Amino acid sequence: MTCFPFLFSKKAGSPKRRVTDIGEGIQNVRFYTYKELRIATEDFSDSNKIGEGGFGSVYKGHLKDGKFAAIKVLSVESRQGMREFLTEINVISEIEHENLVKLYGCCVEENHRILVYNYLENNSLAKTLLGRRHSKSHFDWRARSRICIGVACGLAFLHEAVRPHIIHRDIKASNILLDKDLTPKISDFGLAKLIPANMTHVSTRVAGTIGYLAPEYAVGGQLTRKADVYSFGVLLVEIVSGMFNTNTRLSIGEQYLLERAWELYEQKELVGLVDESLNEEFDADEACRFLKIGLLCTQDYPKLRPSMSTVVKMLTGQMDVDDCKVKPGVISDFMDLKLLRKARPI
Ligand SMILES: Nc1ncnc2c1ncn2[C@@H]1O[C@H](COP(=O)(O)OP(=O)(O)OP(=O)(O)O)[C@@H](O)[C@H]1O
Repeated sequence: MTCFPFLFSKKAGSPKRRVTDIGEGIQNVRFYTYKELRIATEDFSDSNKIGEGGFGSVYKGHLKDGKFAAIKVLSVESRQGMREFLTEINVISEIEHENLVKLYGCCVEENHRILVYNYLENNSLAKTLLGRRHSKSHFDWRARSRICIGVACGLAFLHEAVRPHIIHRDIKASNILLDKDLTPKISDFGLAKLIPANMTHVSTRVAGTIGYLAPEYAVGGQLTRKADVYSFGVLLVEIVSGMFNTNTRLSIGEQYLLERAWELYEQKELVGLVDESLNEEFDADEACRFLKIGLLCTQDYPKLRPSMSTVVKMLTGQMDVDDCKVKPGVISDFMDLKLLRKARPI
């Protein structure tokens, strides 16, 4: 299996308009007018609003070429200068991969900073597989295994094929969107770089995101690709177990999924963590291998975590999975620390 089917294809023949007064070097971006997007979203009507994230609101829109789009209106705090914004957009627009959400283009009129993405029909993993109100019936073991491998491929591509490489910084279930065939697409990659450096995006997030953060990144601000590997490990355990990484409704010892996974691993009972809703219809060896890879990815010391291309090989059975030597980052202690940090503005 190869994760790198196409590199930076220039989209020959795709309609693009240059905004002439913005400067040189912005060739890859399709620009939309504000009016065009207003029409596509029926004046950004509530009925077309499909989500609200840390960066702003998202609307479903019907573009005049007939395509549906997810139109993300960046909030005032997350706007940066036009030049820097376009430089980053130019980079993101060039990146294409089956497991990454496609950026169609943007709108930069006056104060507006709007991103236009390919619309994905099946929402996010957070709302479907892990959301309490949805049925999990579509997510049989085969679908889950494809999703895990797809996300790993998308991330390996960002880390290893894109130059300079991109660290996502916010891999989590709500950033994994699903198309009509349940093919996973990573969203929001490159977005961290669109946000002014003084806006501490992560610190403004709800506690739910915190469980995905690698300890060295959350506590020391040390950001490497291995921080994404940690978050991917958490996501992997969530997909196999069908549970969010933190559940404060459970008793203290059971609140943190990774701690539970580690305990079961030590007792050689990892299979007990596999989602009960699969009704025992799953490949137990594969499911346990995936959980073990999740534990490897979340080891405390970043150097012990595998690279994403190694993760792909382990998931697909091309490479054996080493035993985990150390426990994953101590999630509960670290959560307390992070919550303290949130209480004092940083
Ligand atoms: N390309 C898309 N296709 C379909 N729905 C989308 C798309 N992009 C976003 N959405 C919907 O909009 C919601 C909000 O997305 P957004 O990425 O802004 O925030 P989030 O990931 O939920 O939170 P955060 O900003 O904290 O990462 C998503 O959960 C999803 O339901």
